[in-house]
Amino acid sequence: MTIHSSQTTQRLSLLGAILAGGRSSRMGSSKAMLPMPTGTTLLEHVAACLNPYCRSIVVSVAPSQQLTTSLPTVPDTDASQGPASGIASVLQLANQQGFAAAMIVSVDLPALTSTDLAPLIAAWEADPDRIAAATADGQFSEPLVAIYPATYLEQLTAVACGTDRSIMRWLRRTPHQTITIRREAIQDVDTPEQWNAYHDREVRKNARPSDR
Ligand SMILES: Nc1nc2c(ncn2[C@@H]2O[C@H](COP(=O)(O)OP(=O)(O)OP(=O)(O)O)[C@@H](O)[C@H]2O)c(=O)[nH]1
Repeated sequence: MTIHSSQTTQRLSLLGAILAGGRSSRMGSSKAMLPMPTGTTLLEHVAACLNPYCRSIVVSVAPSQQLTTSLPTVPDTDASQGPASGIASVLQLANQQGFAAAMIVSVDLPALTSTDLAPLIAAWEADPDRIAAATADGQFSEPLVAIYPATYLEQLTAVACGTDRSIMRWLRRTPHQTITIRREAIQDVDTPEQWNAYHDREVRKNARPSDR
């Protein structure tokens, strides 16, 4: 018989989900497939950040979206309803497959590392029935870098189907834990200019002094 520590058991019950639906209209191409300076795609980079903490990882996509990935995809039920719709579909899967919670991370975070996610995991392990959401300033919670217990399925489905589908506004009025993590880690890239600026910063950071 295998005996797990309670921490290991909890991690085994966490589903990782990368939000990659939406329109990507400001970027003009799929953000998931953008090439990182390391050679991987942005989607692969975010999956690697989730990997140490999750039993399995899925990608939340628009209903007819085609992505080149070996990860399983979870399509939204309706097109372009926003991230709440993706989170609701992921929580439905979490419930069906017996996961305690889903760690949701949007795909457009090139500076995120798995170390950045550790405090979020620790907060959820300490209080597994509450949502744990990242914040950079202690004031505004980031609903797209957060752990949602599977029991929030009904509430998230109501947001996704309601008149106000803003997950940001819903989280603001919903009791949750806020966990401060590095500002840069949750800095999303939405436009080609932001993406190019990120690349330039990385190239400068990795340049040897003699190259500068
Ligand atoms: N599954 C799912 N994910 C979404 C949806 N809308 C946005 N996302 C994801 O949520 C994150 C933040 O999305 P935004 O940058 O606000 O929107 P976007 O559609 O990607 O881009 P824009 O068209 O430029 O606004 C990204 O990782 C998106 O892939 C949606 O309707 N369904």
